[in-house]
Amino acid sequence: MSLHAAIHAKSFGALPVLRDVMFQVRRGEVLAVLGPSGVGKSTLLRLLAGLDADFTGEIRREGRLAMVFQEPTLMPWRTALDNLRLTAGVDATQAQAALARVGLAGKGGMYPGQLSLGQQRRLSLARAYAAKPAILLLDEPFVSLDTALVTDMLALTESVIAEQRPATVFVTHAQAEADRLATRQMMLGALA
Ligand SMILES: Nc1ncnc2c1ncn2[C@@H]1O[C@H](COP(=O)(O)OP(=O)(O)OP(=O)(O)O)[C@@H](O)[C@H]1O
Repeated sequence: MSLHAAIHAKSFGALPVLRDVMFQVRRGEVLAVLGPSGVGKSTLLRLLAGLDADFTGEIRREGRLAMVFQEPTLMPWRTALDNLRLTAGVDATQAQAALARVGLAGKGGMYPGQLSLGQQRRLSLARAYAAKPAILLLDEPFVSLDTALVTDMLALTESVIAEQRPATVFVTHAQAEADRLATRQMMLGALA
């Protein structure tokens, strides 16, 4: 078992966001989380990642965790290569290979501010995949990529999951992406 969540309640002040959300994700499984905007999908991922401990319930994680946020969270003062090397714990050769895999060969010396948003997103994906996590959390990682790139990044994600077999939780608005990647799907609904 890599990820076990039993969230009884999560609120922001008077606003209840999550209630009785329970699941387990084993290595090699992909749980897609769908639901309308504002329903609590990103909040759920932040709880799973341990970034927010203010809830009732229990989350158990086993092994190294990597998360790809909706907005790329890169170190702006470090090159693309260093962003990869430092956070994924890989050497320069492995970092170059990881960049090439997301179509960023030759961009290793550039700073995040010199990359397009789509390139920053691909760098974030490369960083998570190079870390070979036991738990992979993806928060709408393909938003704002063009259709051809979404197809490429979905294929890459599929092969990374097949190779590394992380326990994956994948938040998306796109049913087609969920159908392609997920072994199970969960729809979050608004609380009454
Ligand atoms: N730090 C915060 N403080 C107060 N309220 C918050 C905070 N973070 C999120 N919320 C509220 O919690 C609810 C769920 O937000 P969340 O970002 O998890 O939704 P989401 O399902 O990921 O939405 P989207 O699909 O648009 O990204 C929203 O009503 C949001 O306003």
